[in-house]
Amino acid sequence: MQGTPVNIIAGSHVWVEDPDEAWLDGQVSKITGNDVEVTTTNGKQITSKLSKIYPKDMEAPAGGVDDMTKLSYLHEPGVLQNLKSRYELNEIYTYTGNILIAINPFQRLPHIYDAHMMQQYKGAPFGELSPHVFAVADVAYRAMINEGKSNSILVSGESGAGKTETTKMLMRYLAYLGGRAATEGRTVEQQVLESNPVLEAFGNAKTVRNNNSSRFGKFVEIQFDKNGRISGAAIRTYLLERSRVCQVNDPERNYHCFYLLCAAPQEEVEKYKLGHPKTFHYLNQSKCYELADVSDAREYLATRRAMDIVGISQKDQEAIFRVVAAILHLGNIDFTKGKDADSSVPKDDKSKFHMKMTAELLMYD
Ligand SMILES: Nc1ncnc2c1ncn2[C@@H]1O[C@H](COP(=O)(O)OP(=O)(O)OP(=O)(O)O)[C@@H](O)[C@H]1O
Repeated sequence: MQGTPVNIIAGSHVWVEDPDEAWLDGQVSKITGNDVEVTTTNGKQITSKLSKIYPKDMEAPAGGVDDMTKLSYLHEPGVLQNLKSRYELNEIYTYTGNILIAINPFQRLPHIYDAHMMQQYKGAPFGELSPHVFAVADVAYRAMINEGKSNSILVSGESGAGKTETTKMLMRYLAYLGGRAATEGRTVEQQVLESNPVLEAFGNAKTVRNNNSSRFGKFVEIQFDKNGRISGAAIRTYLLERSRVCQVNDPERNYHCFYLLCAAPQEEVEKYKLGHPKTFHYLNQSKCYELADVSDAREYLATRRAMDIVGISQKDQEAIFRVVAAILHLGNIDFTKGKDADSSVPKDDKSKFHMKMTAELLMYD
């Protein structure tokens, strides 16, 4: 993004770079050759190169504009200032043409995602209502119906930016548009939505940046019939971070599923001979066992319910959690040198117990 230095003279209102705040606004007090002295609004004196100074739009509305293309100056400080002004008013969405920019609110904003909102955005021309993730989904859906062609929505951003949450909102809205009137039993759209808790239990973990970080990529395909009703779905996943299973850095966590199973109802915990996460090597490399405002016990039950809805049989669920428990036991087996050359044996009774448990759970001799 290039500035427009030609316009800058003494007295101009400008943006100048600041190591702490990124950009500060102020007024040019003096220009000497290529050097510009700026007095910032918060009282700092900053000297900068003319090429690094950007003009400030003094007529920009205080609450920002809902589409970046309406800005007089489309440079970095202008864009950031616009997003900031809107964010301060809890307006987390802004358009840049037909691209939607979302700023993570780090708080639940249920009123912007409720049924009433979905109804408002249904069929509304793009750009007529405030920028919203529903509007993007709506355009994609309408274009698919009208042109009879598949459509994709790409969600990108750095870790913790809000991709997972945004994707869930997109899926919820598409399920709303393509849903059938609730009849008995599970509907396809319910199954589509409940795939999220299942994927998150096995593929998400707490990282330094995000308590629910997806450690894999995913391509979610929702299929619609000729009438625009959801007829099926497929989810392809990519590149799970497998190393996390046996190596976790403090203060991160391993995959949620391990903690969920340790917090399962007592009879399950006994069946799998589990205990507190701190008793397992794969979990106690980090001292973080719990997540703020999350109950692993409740999440376990929610995951089992979601697995039911998605259509994973009791037998398969049982097998899946047997593997999860076996991995925890496997991580607790230590070896020591055996009698024969190059041989190893379990180190002690504790290791023997975990080896026996692993074998039992995996149904090995
Ligand atoms: N629209 C939103 N409303 C409320 N909270 C949000 C929203 N978007 C993000 N968050 C919060 O930010 C957290 C991180 O967001 P999310 O997991 O979607 O990021 P991500 O981009 O998928 O990160 P990663 O790449 O690590 O998976 C969420 O767990 C949630 O607490």
